[in-house]
Amino acid sequence: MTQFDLELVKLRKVYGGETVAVEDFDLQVSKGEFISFVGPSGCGKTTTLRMIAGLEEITSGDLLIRGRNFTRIPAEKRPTATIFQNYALFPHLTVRENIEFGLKVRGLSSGDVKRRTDAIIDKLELGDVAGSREGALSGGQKQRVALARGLAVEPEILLLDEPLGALDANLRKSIQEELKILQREVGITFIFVTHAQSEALSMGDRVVVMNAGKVEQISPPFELYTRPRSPFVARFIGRNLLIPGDLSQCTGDRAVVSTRFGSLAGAPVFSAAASGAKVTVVAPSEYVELHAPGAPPHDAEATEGLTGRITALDPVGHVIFATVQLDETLSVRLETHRERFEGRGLAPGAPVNLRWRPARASVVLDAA
Ligand SMILES: Nc1ncnc2c1ncn2[C@@H]1O[C@H](COP(=O)(O)OP(=O)(O)OP(=O)(O)O)[C@@H](O)[C@H]1O
Repeated sequence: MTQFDLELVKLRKVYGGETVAVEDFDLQVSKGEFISFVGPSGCGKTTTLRMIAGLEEITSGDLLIRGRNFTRIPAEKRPTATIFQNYALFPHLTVRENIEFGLKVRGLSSGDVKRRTDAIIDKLELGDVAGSREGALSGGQKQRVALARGLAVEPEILLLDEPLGALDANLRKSIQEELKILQREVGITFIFVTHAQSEALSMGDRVVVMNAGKVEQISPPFELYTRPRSPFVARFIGRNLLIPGDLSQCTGDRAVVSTRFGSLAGAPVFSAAASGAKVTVVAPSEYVELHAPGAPPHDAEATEGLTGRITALDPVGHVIFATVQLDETLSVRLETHRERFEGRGLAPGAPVNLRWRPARASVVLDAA
C-alpha cells in the first residue's frame, strides 16, 4: 500500500500537437496535505489540475491516486471533486439541490443523499440559505456552497482552481482561514491553484512553483521564502536582493561568488555547480540590514554585503521600502521594518551599506 494519496510521474500535456503546457511534472502528495500551485499566468497550473481531475487528457506520464493508476480513467470514475473560480453552481437549483445533485449523479440512495447534504449544510453553516438560489447569495456564500458541493461527495482529493479569485480582499482573507481550518478538520488532500503568492504561502503545507510548464521548486512555504532554488523563484516569491556573479570557489556547500561589486563569500549552494558557473546570490530582504557606512551593523555576524546610495524611501505602515542604487545599472528595492531603520541617519541621497549573515543568503544556479 502506497503512503501517497496522489503521485504525478513525468506528467506532460501538449495541446494541439504543439503547445507544451506542462512538462516533466513529478509530485508525491501525502494524505491530508494541502498543496498550493502558484506561478504566472499561462504556466500550466490549471492544465495540471484539470489532468488530475480527468477533465483534460494526459499526453504522457502517469497519475496515481492511492497507488492506483488513473491516467486513462474518466473524470466521473475518479475519487476527486473540483471547485472552480466561478463556482459553476446551477442557477435554477436551490443551495440544497445543488449539493444533492452530485450525490444523486453518483447513485447514492435518497437516505444517504439527505444525510450527507444535511451534514455538510450544517458544517458549512448554510442552513439559512439552503432554500435560496444562486442569484440571492453573496460571493462568500456562493463560495461556501461550491465547497459544500465538493466535500459532500467525500472525495479523496479536492481540487480547487482559484476558488477565492472572485472575492474581495477582506472576505478572501477570512475565507482563506476558514478553508485551512476546514481542510484540517476533514483531513482530505487539497490541491489549490492560485495566482497569488501570499495565498499560496499562507495556505499550503507545500507550495509548487511553476514557470513555463515546468516545476521550479516544491517546498514548504518558509523554505521557499528563505531558500529559493532558482533566480525565477527568488524573483517570484518574497522580496529578495539578487546579485549576479560567477561561482569562483565552493568549499563544502559554501560558495565564493565573484560579482561586479567584489567577492561575496559564505552563502550555501544547493545544486551541483562547477567553478565559473553563472549564479545569483540571493539575500532575502528581511535579512538585509541597512546602515550608514562607518556605523557597525546591529548584527555583528552580518559580515557580507554591498554599498550603494539610497534613491527613495517609501514608508508603508510598519515597513519601509528602500530603493538603493548599487551601480549605474542595478537598483534594488528592499523591505525593512521601520524600527530597524529609523535613527540610522539614512535618507534619500545618502550612502548606505547593505549587510547580511552569509549563511542567510543562497547561491542559485542561473538557467542554462
Ligand atoms: N484548451 C487549450 N488549448 C490550447 N492551449 C491551451 C488550452 N488551455 C491552456 N492552453 C495553453 O496552455 C498553457 C498553460 O495554460 P494554463 O491555463 O494551464 O495556465 P495557468 O497557469 O493556469 O494560467 P492562468 O493562471 O492564467 O489560469 C498556456 O500557454 C495556455 O495558453
